[in-house]
Amino acid sequence: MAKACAELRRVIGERRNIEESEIGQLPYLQAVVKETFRLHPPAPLLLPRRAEKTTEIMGYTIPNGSRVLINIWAIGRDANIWPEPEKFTPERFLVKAVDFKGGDFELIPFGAGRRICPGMPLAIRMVHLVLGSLLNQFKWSLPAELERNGVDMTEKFGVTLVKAVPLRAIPAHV
Ligand code: HEM
Repeated sequence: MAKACAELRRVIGERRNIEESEIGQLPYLQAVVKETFRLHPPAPLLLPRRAEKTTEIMGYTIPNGSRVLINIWAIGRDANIWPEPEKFTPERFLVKAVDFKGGDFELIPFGAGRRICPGMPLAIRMVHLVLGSLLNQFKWSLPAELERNGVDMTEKFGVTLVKAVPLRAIPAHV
């Protein structure tokens, strides 16, 4: 968080919301968003598909008519693709040209192909604007017990993925 805040202060200046046109100047913030989508995709199994014909994929037979779920939560934690997958390391995206717009199948939080999320252009802008503005407007800290014990990152699985224990964080004006 310190690195993202430092980038915001340097590029945007203190105490103001960021503008859409400024997102492109914030590569570290963009990397934080990608890393968050990799580890905590909001729709961990995308939307169900149905096989139109019997298909062979990597030695597995997918029978005609079967329901297919794509586990992007597992893809995001696959050690064959991501070194030290359990670690939150935004820096990996500063050296790896992977985007989440449907062209790189190792990172598809919005899905891919004809049924890709139609809200993606809006969602991408909103996530960067809200996160960047909240970080730039406030100094964030944790309640004392979370500072001592760490934040519980357990997830609750469902159609969407949420934190099992909601985050508590304290804003103070910078
Ligand atoms: C961070 C925010 C969002 C994420 C991660 C997300 C993710 C997804 C995913 C994974 C799918 C399924 C794609 C697939 O199975 O290939 C989907 C579908 C969809 N999303 Fe989003 N979405 C987000 C925001 C939005 C917003 C803001 C809207 C509308 C304004 C929206 C509208 C839709 C609709 C209508 C579908 C169904 C498309 C179809 O089945 O053809 N989403 N989204």
